[in-house]
Amino acid sequence: MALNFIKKVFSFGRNKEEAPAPEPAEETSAQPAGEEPVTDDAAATGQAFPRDGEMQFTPETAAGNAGETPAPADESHAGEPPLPASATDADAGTVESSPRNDDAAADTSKAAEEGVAPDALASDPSLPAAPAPDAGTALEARDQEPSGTAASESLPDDGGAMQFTPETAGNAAPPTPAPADEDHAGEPPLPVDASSPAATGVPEGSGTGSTDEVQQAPEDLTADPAIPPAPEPQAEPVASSEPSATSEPRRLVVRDTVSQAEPEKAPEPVVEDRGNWWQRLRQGLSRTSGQLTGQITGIFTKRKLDEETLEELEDILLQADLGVETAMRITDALSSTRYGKDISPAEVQKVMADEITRVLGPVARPLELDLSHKPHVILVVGVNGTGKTTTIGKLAAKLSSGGLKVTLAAGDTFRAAAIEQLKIWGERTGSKVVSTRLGADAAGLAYEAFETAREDGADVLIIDTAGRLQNRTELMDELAKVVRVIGKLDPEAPHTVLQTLDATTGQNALNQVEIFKNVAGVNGLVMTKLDGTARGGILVAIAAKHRLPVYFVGVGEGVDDLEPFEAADFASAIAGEPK
Ligand SMILES: Nc1nc2c(ncn2[C@@H]2O[C@H](COP(=O)(O)OP(=O)(O)OP(=O)(O)O)[C@@H](O)[C@H]2O)c(=O)[nH]1
Repeated sequence: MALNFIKKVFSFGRNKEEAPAPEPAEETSAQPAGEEPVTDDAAATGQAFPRDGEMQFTPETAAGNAGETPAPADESHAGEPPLPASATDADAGTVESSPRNDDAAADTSKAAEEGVAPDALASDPSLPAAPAPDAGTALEARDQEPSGTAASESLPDDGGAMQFTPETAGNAAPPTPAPADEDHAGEPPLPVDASSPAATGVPEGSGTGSTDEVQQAPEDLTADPAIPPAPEPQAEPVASSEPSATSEPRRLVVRDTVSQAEPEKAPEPVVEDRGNWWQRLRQGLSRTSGQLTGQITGIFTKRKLDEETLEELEDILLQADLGVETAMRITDALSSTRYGKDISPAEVQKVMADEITRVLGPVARPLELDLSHKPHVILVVGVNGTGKTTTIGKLAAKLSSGGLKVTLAAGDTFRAAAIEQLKIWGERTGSKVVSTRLGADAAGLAYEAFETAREDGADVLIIDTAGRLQNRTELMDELAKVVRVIGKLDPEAPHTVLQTLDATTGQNALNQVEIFKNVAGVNGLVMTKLDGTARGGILVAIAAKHRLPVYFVGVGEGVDDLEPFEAADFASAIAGEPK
């Protein structure tokens, strides 16, 4: 307080707005080249993170730090772990030059998330000849579909730098129809929906009733004597060929030529199809909850609550990784009120959810950043493939969209792909990325990144680290060194040490937390991959044993798939309770 202590509490809501993204950087740059401080845009969302100054994502290279060079494997990306959302594809080609496992390499299915912008279209020679109207008064067919939605989530197929900002997306995407109010003189034939008159072989000038705009067209036509009379069959197909108008705003203007049909519409972004975060959490935990529910039903159907049923229940709770302490809490709670009585499976589930909520409630806390430290340093640690880099990207998006200036440190110097992955996240979130060459000392990189972040006036520095098994002593020693070295610049740093836990892991996660906590001073957890075939119960055991705050859960690979941890939601999902 006396030291003008400013403490910001980040209680991230479920803001599903896409994080802003800068122009893609040149691959040769060690840091994102986005010169546009996209976070400015994001800051306009009103997030309450006042900053000392407007965030400027300068193109100044992180290589200002001695020794920084682009990772050797810049050019190739094979084996790169899939990046969240559209980032996946941009990175899909990264070569894994490290001997370390790259667990997730293959998920290229996220191509479905790519926006597909219409290709440049040429005239379709198969279409009927145009009736040669007066060119100056010709009707114009123009797709009014705003490119923002699809394009902003698009990535180039060529694996180049990602393009996320609306403006960038607009540039990067294949030609997108121009706004209707532009001057169309000399404009190439415009795309027409596959179901449009052109596609159905309807002669031009028949654009009656396609859309609001199209509906205006006939008036113009009739008013213009230069337009030849439309052939009779025109109107009918046009009206019937406009299903797309119901799904998206579209302005059709028919010109003197008819362009060929528009390519197939872009698939819905995958994120839309996966349901909201709660549905994904439930789905992810369905294996655990399904097993529990089935077994509880088996035990308690037509049976009283007695010693035998309690023991059976305790067993299945342990099998679900909930831990001895929580299992006993649940059985105690049941026996104290219902012993000797009939009890329904639903009642058991309710008690179970309540008790799990009691265990998790105290650890479900928002991440707090102490901005009296500039930067507040977040070190992210964990076993290989638990989602460190992805979580960093998601977190950076949250912070930068809240108006904070974020610097990322590519401290996983073992994997070229990890460095590239972080750079992409940096580009995407408008965060400077400090990196070094492959195989360089991670502690040195962390130190340099700290200095750079300080010089830049960054609010938050997030340091990625290489994944390591907790039983690899030499690797854990290296991590301890990273912590020590950071502490030389600020004895209180790292201020937050986040450990990522893969929700598909069982009992081993308990040991992971134990060791990482001892070695690196973990003081907060993020459980990732709760959207997959998660187990999840182990988090309850970890909460009961370690009582470390759980800040977020990862429910997907996308930038928005990091949700504040909610004890009751999680407990309900595990217990299989309806929400
Ligand atoms: N489904 C799902 N996948 C996730 C989630 N978080 C991360 N992943 C994926 O898990 C894989 C590994 O993620 P990374 O972020 O590379 O993990 P890491 O801990 O940095 O990996 P190492 O550097 O090898 O230790 C990638 O394919 C991610 O896309 C999540 O919440 N849900």
